[in-house]
Amino acid sequence: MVRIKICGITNAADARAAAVVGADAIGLVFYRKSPRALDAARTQEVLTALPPFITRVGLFVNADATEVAATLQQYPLDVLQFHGDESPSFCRSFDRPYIKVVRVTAAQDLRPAVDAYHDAQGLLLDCAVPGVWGGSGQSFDWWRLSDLGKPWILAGGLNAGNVAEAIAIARPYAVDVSSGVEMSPGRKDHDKMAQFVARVRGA
Ligand SMILES: O=C(O)c1ccccc1NCC(=O)[C@H](O)[C@H](O)COP(=O)(O)O
Repeated sequence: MVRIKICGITNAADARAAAVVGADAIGLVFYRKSPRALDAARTQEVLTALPPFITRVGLFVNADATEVAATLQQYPLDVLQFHGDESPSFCRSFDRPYIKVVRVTAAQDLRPAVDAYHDAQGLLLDCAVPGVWGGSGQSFDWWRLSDLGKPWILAGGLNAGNVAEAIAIARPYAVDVSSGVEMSPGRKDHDKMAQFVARVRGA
């Protein structure tokens, strides 16, 4: 079964809806320049709205260590997701499962990233868009990539219309979606989320 993460959840209604439609994980963006960035009140709102057994993933882009540590002290995050130029030693320094994002455009050798981030819980492949760290809504050219020796997550420009094809081609462990299930940046469309999950489950 392909797991599903819905990223960029910013409010209680969207958090509840993500759980109802069957998301396995949600992403909380702690990157201040994002339109999906959370302040303390919103973070609390989202976390409080979630039922048990939904993985809570915190996203960072080149944050400093004190900021990541302070966020971890404040909120019960299950997994960290690093979207920037964070080194392996930085990623592993928080003693928390982490996912490292690798930005790609087309088929490339991912072995160096797998080796460097060998203790990552997984790698997330997202589309490399100049000047954008994530949530771009852009896809890369998928290729067959089932065996990386560790779980990997397909992201970038996915939506209900293309996710089944993406899974058939790339064979990921999980898929990650944000803008493809939104009505506007930071506001999820609950019907689009339900359609997305249905297409993944049917793939
Ligand atoms: O959502 C953002 O604005 C964002 C900003 C900076 C780093 C990451 C960000 N989001 C990450 C994601 O939403 C997903 O992990 C991934 O990039 C897929 O996004 P999309 O192409 O919109 O489905």
